[in-house]
Amino acid sequence: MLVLINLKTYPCDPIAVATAAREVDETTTARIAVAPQAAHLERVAETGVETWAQHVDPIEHGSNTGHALAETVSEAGAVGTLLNHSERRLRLADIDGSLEAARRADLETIVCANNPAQIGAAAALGPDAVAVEPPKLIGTGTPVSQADPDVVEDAVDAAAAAGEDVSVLCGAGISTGEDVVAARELGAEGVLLASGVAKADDPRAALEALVEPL
Ligand SMILES: O=C[C@H](O)COP(=O)(O)O
Repeated sequence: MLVLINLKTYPCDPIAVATAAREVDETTTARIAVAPQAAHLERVAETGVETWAQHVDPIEHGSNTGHALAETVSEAGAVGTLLNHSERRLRLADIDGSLEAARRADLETIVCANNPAQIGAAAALGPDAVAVEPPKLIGTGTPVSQADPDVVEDAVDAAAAAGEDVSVLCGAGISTGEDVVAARELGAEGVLLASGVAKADDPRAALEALVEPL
């Protein structure tokens, strides 16, 4: 199971979380990765943890002030990028363009989507993975795997129907090992989570508990 911790812009210490994630990763069969803010990518990658960007733009080198260039993200140490997160929505053409930019820079890709129908459309664009996240459950601590298990199963079916080899993750409200196991039982190959670790009093303990039952 991929356990991807999105630090969003939470006021946590990204290096402390990344260091804990790298150390916990060595104790588990799960694959733990961290997605910090762009300005923290390099320092997070230096901890040795698998590092992801939260976003890249559909651009090349050139006159693109304020954008995130996939090559620069890669040079900073990221091995993958989220795209179209619920808090960083893109138009369809921009998702496609950002996927192209990420491929050009050899970044792995996860396209987020709100529901199974969007998952089908996102999977058809050929990312490495898609992540289904009902926006209303994000940050609530109520796991999608419990509140809306059909969404996860339907997303797995929608991705398979797209005919591409695309893994499915689920996210929103995931904060315990039980939630991760439930996600796996619904067909997800990973989880995308944030507040359960980034806002925890002890992020290392939260991570250990997340992967303990795997
Ligand atoms: O990227 C992570 C998701 O938006 C889930 O956030 P959450 O774990 O705080 O619900």
